[in-house]
Amino acid sequence: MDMIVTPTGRLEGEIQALSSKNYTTRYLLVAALAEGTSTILHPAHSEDGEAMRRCIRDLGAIVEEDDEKIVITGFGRNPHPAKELNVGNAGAVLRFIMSIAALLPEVHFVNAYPQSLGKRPHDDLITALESMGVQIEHQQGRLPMTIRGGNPRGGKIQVSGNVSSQFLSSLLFLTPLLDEDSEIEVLHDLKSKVVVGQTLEVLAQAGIVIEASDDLMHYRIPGKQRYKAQTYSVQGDYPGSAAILAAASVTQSDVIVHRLLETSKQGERAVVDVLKAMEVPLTHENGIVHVKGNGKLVAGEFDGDEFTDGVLAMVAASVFAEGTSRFYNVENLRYKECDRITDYLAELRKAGARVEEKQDEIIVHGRPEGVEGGVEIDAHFDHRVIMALTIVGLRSKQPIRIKDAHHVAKSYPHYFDHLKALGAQVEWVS
Ligand SMILES: O=C(O)C1=C[C@@H](OP(=O)(O)O)[C@@H](O)[C@H](O)C1
Ligand SMILES: C=C(OP(=O)(O)O)C(=O)O
Repeated sequence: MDMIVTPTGRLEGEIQALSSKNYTTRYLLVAALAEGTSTILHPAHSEDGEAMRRCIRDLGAIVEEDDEKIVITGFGRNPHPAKELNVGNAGAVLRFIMSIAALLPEVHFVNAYPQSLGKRPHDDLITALESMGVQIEHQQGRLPMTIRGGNPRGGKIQVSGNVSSQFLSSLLFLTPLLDEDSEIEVLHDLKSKVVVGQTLEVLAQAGIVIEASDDLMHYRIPGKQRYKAQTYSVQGDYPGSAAILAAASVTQSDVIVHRLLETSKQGERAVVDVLKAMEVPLTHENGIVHVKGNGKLVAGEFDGDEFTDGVLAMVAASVFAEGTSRFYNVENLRYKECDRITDYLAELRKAGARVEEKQDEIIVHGRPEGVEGGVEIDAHFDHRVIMALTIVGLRSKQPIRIKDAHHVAKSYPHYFDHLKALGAQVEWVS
């Protein structure tokens, strides 16, 4: 399905933020790793959430759900010997479940999205798991993959944090279950460091004890721990909401988004400060972000690693800013659903934006007068590219057509419904 985005001058109304993708995947996993029955309130309903549900079910968790909650009876340290798992296009789900698969004699991961997840590298996690005695058959660090484990060793483990924080998070979920105590040392830099804070928060909620250094580069994890069954409540999602807030910022608007906690550990909470720095009129109080956009933005310079899944939306907003914006420290955007620097900028350019790239940087020469539009966009299987190009389309001179925009459902199936409710002219066509 394609989406036609027609320029829209004004957005107005209130929406409830979608539920957090990253908390949903984590709560589902820790609930599965507990032996009792856990409840997750307000889980995210998206393809990635569904991928994690499918995997934990295949691994033996009992999953029951209604509109508001999921009730999960976990398998603890003893996953059912699933032969084959399908993680869809979900990087976090694949990486987290790779470590759990290491508890089993043989699990095969299929390559369901060769053009997207199938291109992403997992070498750093593969190396770490191999050092723990796990055998992995893979295609140059990529899917499809077969993991042969059983009883992984703890002890001293090293993992690189250069490409993705998900490798470290994955090991943090596994190591408490091992017989031995473990020590994890993160090599090189740790990208998307803030997301690891969410992992530690969820592990603590599940009753797991981990000692982490202040810089999040060293961990001591006692072995033989057991995950506790709990009730969890999923907070609103900043990365998805970042796109709504950016849309409200580039138009004349009066838009309210509920369920965005000021105290959230989601790094993408920073998008509120980014938009403020761009002089977008907004307030953030009591979990409510209120944007009264006047369409005027001022360029800025930002460390994008602090809000990794919000960068594309902020770049889209900066396309209409006065001056030149710079998003630095973003190299690992190249290893996501597509190359979110080269592929994304190619689509922005098609729409008329003036953008440049460096290996780890996106530079945007703003065009407050608007861009031409009138083009067809290749979404590269990337939900965040779809959301970001929609923002651009709202302020283009001519409509844009986003090919295969249904991939937005990876994280935010109701994105276009929400925009429509706010008055955006968006229309599905096949
Ligand atoms: O741990 C997680 O749930 C995630 C970590 C981030 O990935 P990287 O660590 O690869 O940057 C983020 O982009 C992704 O959407 C979810
Ligand atoms: C990169 C993302 O997800 P994942 O790595 O879990 O596929 C994302 O949601 O933008």
